[in-house]
Amino acid sequence: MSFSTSQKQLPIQKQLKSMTLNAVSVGYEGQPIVKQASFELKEGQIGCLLGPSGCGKSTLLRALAGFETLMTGEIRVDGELIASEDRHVNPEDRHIGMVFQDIALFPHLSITENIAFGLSAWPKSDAQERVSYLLNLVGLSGFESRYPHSLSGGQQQRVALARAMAPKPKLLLMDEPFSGLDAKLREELVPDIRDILKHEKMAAILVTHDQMEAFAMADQVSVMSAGEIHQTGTPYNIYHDPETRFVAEFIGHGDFLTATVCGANCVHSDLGTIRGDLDHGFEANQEVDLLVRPDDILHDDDSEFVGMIESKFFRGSHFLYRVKLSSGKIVFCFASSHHDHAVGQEIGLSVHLDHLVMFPR
Ligand SMILES: Nc1ncnc2c1ncn2[C@@H]1O[C@H](COP(=O)(O)OP(=O)(O)OP(=O)(O)O)[C@@H](O)[C@H]1O
Repeated sequence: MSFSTSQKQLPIQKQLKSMTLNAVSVGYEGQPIVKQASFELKEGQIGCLLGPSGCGKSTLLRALAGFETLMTGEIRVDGELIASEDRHVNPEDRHIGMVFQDIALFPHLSITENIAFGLSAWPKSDAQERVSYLLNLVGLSGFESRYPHSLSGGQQQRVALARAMAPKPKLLLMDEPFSGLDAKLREELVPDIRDILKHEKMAAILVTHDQMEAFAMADQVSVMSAGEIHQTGTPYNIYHDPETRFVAEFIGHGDFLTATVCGANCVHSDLGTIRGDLDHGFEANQEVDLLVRPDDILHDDDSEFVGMIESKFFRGSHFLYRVKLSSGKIVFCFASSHHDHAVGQEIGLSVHLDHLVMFPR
């Protein structure tokens, strides 16, 4: 998406410089749901809370918005304490915008009126200018006097985004905003919305259980399980350098090979001796589980290590083979779709890893 719009900067809110969560616990009826959550979001960054259903993502987002009080810990925005056990700044005073899954546009208001909803305190001409700027930004110029029911789901979500961004909040919170949309629309809308937020230099936090959405949208992802943040990092880091077993298994497809440490950067495994490029810090002869992803295991006719294809999945440009090793371990392996092997056939396998991700057994 390209942006040709310009708008004078209205001095409503200063942009967020940083938001820090320090050991935040939140719960209901005295029971903690989110436990000891910590991370920092910097100016213009898009963060993401990623985790399975029920892990506490929305609860944490609601605490950021001010709809839940903290049991322990603190939240600071630009150094100012906005939430702790003893302090609770009300939602309307946090200058935070929200976009939800169920869109929730006002059906009886036009698109212009929807977007202008939070601008009642603005001078009329500034509000008009802001609305037309945002309509242009979200690609909906010409829709000013239409009503929500006459827009597609994707268009409605763009209006919801424009409405939330209109008062220039310091931070935009988005709770599963794309989950009601079909896959194709989501694929188009996610990068567009990222571009719009970046163009506005607006910090945001997305809640999702969909890692592809998280990767496409976020600069920084916090992976949650059972109320705890296991790791916060770039999408690249959490995929390639998971710090816990949960992150290794939840992000991408991960299998574990049984292995024995044989040196500072090497292990013996069912698929031979594997060397990494960093010292892994494990003791010699220690038994470990070595993370291997389907793209780490290559179909290799010259390899002495073989596995039997148990099932296969055609993915267009490649096959994903589910392969049983002689030890009985199951691993997944990508191969070009020109390598079309039958279920039951044995194929040679070799492992190619840059660095070894291991967990003690
Ligand atoms: N108002 C509430 N009162 C009591 N328990 C609640 C309340 N809201 C949520 N919970 C519980 O807190 C836990 C976490 O819910 P939450 O909605 O934060 O998870 P989530 O990760 O956002 O899940 P999902 O992806 O399914 O929306 C769940 O067990 C839920 O039942």
